[in-house]
Amino acid sequence: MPHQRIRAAIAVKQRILEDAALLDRLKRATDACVASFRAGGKALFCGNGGSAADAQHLAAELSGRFYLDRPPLFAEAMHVNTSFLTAVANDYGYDHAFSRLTTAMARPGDVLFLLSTSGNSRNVLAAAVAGKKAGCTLVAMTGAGGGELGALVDILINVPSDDTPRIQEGHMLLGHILCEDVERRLFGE
Ligand SMILES: O=C(CO)[C@@H](O)[C@H](O)[C@H](O)[C@H](O)COP(=O)(O)O
Ligand SMILES: [Zn+2]
Repeated sequence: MPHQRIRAAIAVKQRILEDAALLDRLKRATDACVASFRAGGKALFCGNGGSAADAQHLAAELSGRFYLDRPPLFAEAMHVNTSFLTAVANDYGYDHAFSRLTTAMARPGDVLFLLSTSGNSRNVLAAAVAGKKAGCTLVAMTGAGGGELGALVDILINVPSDDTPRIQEGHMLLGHILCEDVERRLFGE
């Protein structure tokens, strides 16, 4: 059992390695972040469950630090204020949890990362619509198919798998690469 899962994880990483178009889209997402931070903008991240954890993990690499000792960048995950989340879910419904904060926070040129393995979570889709209205660059991190999100976004980072945990592991690999590249381009020698 563990061997089978580890082999499946390696196979997903191998497919990522060989997918030049996917890596090119990752580079475009990196470019959008660098441009946004250079212009005083920010990166926002949203997702549910394990993808919420991934969203806050990646936001913290940018706002805290990654490899380099350097100034902080403005990056945040949309679920971390539990008072906001519970109030909006209670008063308006959970589908509005990310879109309402997107409308409050997002400005033209910001980068909005939408993490959803299915690409079909309603609250993430609603955030995409709100982010588009606000003038953000939309980056979706999904599974192979991209779901409904795939058709809504500017840049689709679709990990070549249909298995939720393997997709999330791919998101973290690609997200870490993006954070490292953003940091190096903004603050590296
Ligand atoms: O971490 C996991 C599974 O690995 C779960 O918590 C998973 O994130 C949740 O079921 C999410 O609600 C799935 O949503 P999504 O990826 O389809 O948008
Ligand atoms: Zn999980």
